[in-house]
Amino acid sequence: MELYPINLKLAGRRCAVVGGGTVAERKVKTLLAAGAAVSVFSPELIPGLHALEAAGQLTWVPQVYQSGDLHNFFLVFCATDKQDINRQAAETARAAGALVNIADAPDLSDFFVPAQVAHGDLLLTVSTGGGSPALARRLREEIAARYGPEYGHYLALIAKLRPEIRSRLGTAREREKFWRETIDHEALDLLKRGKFSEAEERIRHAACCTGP
Ligand SMILES: C[C@@]1(CC(=O)O)c2cc3[nH]c(cc4nc(cc5[nH]c(cc(n2)[C@H]1CCC(=O)O)[C@@](C)(CC(=O)O)[C@@H]5CCC(=O)O)C(CC(=O)O)=C4CCC(=O)O)c(CCC(=O)O)c3CC(=O)O
Ligand SMILES: NC(=O)C1=CN([C@@H]2O[C@H](COP(=O)(O)OP(=O)(O)OC[C@H]3O[C@@H](n4cnc5c(N)ncnc54)[C@H](O)[C@@H]3O)[C@@H](O)[C@H]2O)C=CC1
Repeated sequence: MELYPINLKLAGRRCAVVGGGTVAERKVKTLLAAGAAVSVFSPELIPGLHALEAAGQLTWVPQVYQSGDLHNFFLVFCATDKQDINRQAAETARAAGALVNIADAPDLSDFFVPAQVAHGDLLLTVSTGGGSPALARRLREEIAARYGPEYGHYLALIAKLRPEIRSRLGTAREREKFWRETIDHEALDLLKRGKFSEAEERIRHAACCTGP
């Protein structure tokens, strides 16, 4: 299946999840992590979702989904255990302009949620195009074991130093060469051992040696 990968900015955007079970909870958690304003339509919530509601992190509409409910949402996830309800909710939401994800109908969905490993702004995702979520999960576990939190720290450090390097090295070609040579394992090893300032120093040092 051909898919176009994008990373959406969801901060403050209204997103809805229909259903309050295990699948709904997984979707809600990644939506909240992205800062979305989440509404959950379901007569019942599993304990994890109840806890989020009690903490004021989501809006719960405690009733079975009704066709008028799904206006003004950017993304809508149809995740009840009832095939016909999921389809009906998806139709209503799409007619109102939302992109829809239907938990039990990949063919009818506008998008899929990938498996993900996030460390700060570093986001590594896996898609199997709906072919095998279990494989996506397995690969996510392997990626998480290979790329630990030190990569998130490394990214934060590089992003912080980038404007400085940009002003120090005059041309795009010099900067490209610099970053290709500088992104190596020594700074990462330092970060893995918690030596943040040494890692930063290493990158700064590389910059003064390369400069014109
Ligand atoms: C199409 C898609 C739509 C969507 O939900 O966006 C979809 C659909 C379906 N999933 C099903 C089952 C399972 N889903 C998982 C897990 C995840 N599913 C996720 C995404 C997606 N699932 C989208 C495609 C993504 C892609 O392929 O790239 C992940 C990656 C992200 C997330 O949900 O947050 C998350 C991994 C999180 C992680 O651990 O990293 C597990 C594994 C487990 O739970 O251990 C199982 C059981 C094992 C198995 O079946 O493989 C079923 C059958 C239900 C049935 O049999 O009745 C359907 C419907 C169908 O296939 O028809
Ligand atoms: N896309 C994915 O990642 C996966 C999808 N699935 C599919 O997702 C579906 C849901 O799975 P689970 O969350 O495990 O089920 P679940 O049984 O834990 O949750 C179903 C939820 O839907 C709610 N619900 C039922 N009728 C409703 C209505 N008319 N309006 C609003 N809410 C209603 C129930 O109260 C319950 O909270 C299943 O049909 C399964 O085939 C299953 C595993 C993974």
